[in-house]
Amino acid sequence: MSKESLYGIHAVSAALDAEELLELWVAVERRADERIALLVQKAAEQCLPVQEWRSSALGRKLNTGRHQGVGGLLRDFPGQDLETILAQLNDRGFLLVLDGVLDPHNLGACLRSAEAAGVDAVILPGDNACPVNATVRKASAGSASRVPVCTVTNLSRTLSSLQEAGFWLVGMAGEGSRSLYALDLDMPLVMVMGGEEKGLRRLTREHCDYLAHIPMMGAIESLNVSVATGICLFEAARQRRNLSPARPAGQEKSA
Ligand SMILES: C[S@@+](CC[C@H](N)C(=O)[O-])C[C@H]1O[C@@H](n2cnc3c(N)ncnc32)[C@H](O)[C@@H]1O
Repeated sequence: MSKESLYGIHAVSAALDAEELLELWVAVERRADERIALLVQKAAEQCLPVQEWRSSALGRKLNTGRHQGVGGLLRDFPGQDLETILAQLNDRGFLLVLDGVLDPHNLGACLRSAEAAGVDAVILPGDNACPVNATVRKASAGSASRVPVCTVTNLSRTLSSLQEAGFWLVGMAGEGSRSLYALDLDMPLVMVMGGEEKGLRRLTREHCDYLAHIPMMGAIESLNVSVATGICLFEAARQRRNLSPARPAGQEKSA
């Protein structure tokens, strides 16, 4: 398997922090940029080779002009193992399943929201889904290196094991019978989102304990998956008090 590259200041910085890099690549024109100098310093601390390229050559190497003057070569990973992830969770685990998200920008945005909402791990199916590639890493602003991501070969079997392990599965679909806001999400939770085109696949949907919708106005049938994921994860985070529930002084409601 050929090694993968990544690019973008946040993505490279997060990969360095996670010790995921083998080499750092820098555009000479951007060498004086303080943020890039910091990445070079971090690479030196890890004794990584630092290669300098002209910005245009770096663009050709990375196949994108959106590299922000920095890129790198990733180590090969065995991938995160679900058993290991589950063994590290407390009794209120919070997982996100993305059932067939195809667009790398959507996947990156979902990972970014997952980190910010305190999700313990994200589970992706190995087939019919975008892998965590360089575009995803850039779009996730580094979250792809901080949130455990586990790719499974048989999502249906994984969902069964999660149910056996005590998780409740909440599948999100526009036609779900319950409102997201009427569900108790303060429990061992797997939030299950569908892909852009097909939504939740039949077997995935059948595994869910609840099917819920985000109430919407207007004539739109569905939200973009990354927007829907953000709404669902932050409603769960609010109920689970992952986020401070305190109201700023002066905003208390009178009875
Ligand atoms: C773009 S939508 C998929 C639309 C797809 N054509 C379908 O038939 O479901 C992507 C995913 O975002 C979530 N989603 C979007 N809008 C939603 C809503 N109003 N309520 C619940 N989930 C929603 C669902 O998980 C959905 O599968």
